[in-house]
Amino acid sequence: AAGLNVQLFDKSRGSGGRMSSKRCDVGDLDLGAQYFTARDRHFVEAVRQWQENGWLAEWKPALYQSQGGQLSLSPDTQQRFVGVPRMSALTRQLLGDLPATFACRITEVFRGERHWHLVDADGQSHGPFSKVVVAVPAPQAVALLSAAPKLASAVASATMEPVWAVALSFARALDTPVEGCFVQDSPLDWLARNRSKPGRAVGMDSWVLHASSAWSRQHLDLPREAVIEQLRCAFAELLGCAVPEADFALAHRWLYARPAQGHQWGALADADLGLYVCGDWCLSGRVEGAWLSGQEAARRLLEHAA
Ligand SMILES: Cc1cc2nc3c(=O)[nH]c(=O)nc-3n(C[C@H](O)[C@H](O)[C@H](O)COP(=O)(O)OP(=O)(O)OC[C@H]3O[C@@H](n4cnc5c(N)ncnc54)[C@H](O)[C@@H]3O)c2cc1C
Ligand SMILES: NC(=O)C1=CN([C@@H]2O[C@H](COP(=O)(O)OP(=O)(O)OC[C@H]3O[C@@H](n4cnc5c(N)ncnc54)[C@H](OP(=O)(O)O)[C@@H]3O)[C@@H](O)[C@H]2O)CC=C1
Repeated sequence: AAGLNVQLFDKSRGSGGRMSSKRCDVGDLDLGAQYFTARDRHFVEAVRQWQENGWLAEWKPALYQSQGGQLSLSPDTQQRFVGVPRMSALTRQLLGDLPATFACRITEVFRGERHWHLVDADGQSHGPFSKVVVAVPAPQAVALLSAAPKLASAVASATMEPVWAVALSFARALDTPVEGCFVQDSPLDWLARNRSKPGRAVGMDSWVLHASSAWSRQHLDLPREAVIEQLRCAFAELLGCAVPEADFALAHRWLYARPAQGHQWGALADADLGLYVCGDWCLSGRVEGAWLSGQEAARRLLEHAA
């Protein structure tokens, strides 16, 4: 928006990061962020604009909670938004025609005499650049900050927790009114019914289950099949209805899903060097925090460029 030339690199095949959606035979599944809320007024305004553009819609699930094995309705007045027709649609729209190189893992960020250069996992270099913004989970950012040891050590203090996500699809819809559920006292901490989200295909009855970070940490190296089975059992116990073997199942391990602690950093920078670091872990560990942190990095970069 400020008119600078920007080049984006991402190790994934597409945009979205932890807001990405997996394209499967059973439809698109949001395996990471399930929905997002908007509380900061700047983000509220951005969300209003994106909604007007048709990039996202409000999700109003039949919301439940489960505590001590007791399932109960838990309606509230909180507005929750999802990208349509899949979560990552929002990032595709925001990216627009910005030059982006996907499937490109940056392994080194180094400063020459006047400019920055990047090296990717294939040994190819990219640049020169006048400034670099590192916008990845904190533990992955540290390796890219060797040019600024103080910055690297601040970032290293932000630790992140894993989350196992499992998707289960059933040809015959499960006999339950639940569409979203906050879970306590279980290996799970969240579950959502895909077809209840706006703009999703109504084919199979697909569910996304998230394990708690505590369970995920304890079962980090469990084989995928075992993760699916253990979380399917927890799901069946929670719903209290018959849950047959799924017709389709997958498990995805998010190693750096959520920050272990909240910070109020906004964004971090060595402005003299022209190196900026941002991400959800600088703020709230949510989509809103990621957006606000990116905005703050951009603000500081432009302030220094003026
Ligand atoms: C399971 C799960 C559930 C969640 N649920 C919610 C929710 O319901 N609501 C909510 O608000 N938030 C939720 N979140 C959090 C939300 O997804 C994140 O806060 C937000 O997406 C973070 O955005 P980000 O841009 O900071 O980082 P990321 O989305 O992690 O983006 C970082 C990007 O950097 C790329 N990358 C990393 N290293 C390199 C490298 N070396 N070279 C090139 N590219 C690299 C990655 O591929 C990725 O695309 C959830 C997260 C997870 C994992
Ligand atoms: N799994 C991850 O890696 C991960 C999950 N994250 C989850 O993202 C949502 C987003 O939080 P946000 O503040 O934007 O949403 P909510 O206001 O909907 O939820 C906040 C927490 O409050 C509890 N809650 C909210 N509404 C209800 C309700 N109607 N009934 C019961 N409980 C409710 C719930 O917390 P607890 O389960 O009580 O701990 C919500 O979690 C949020 O779900 C995060 O857990 C973010 C990042 C990574």
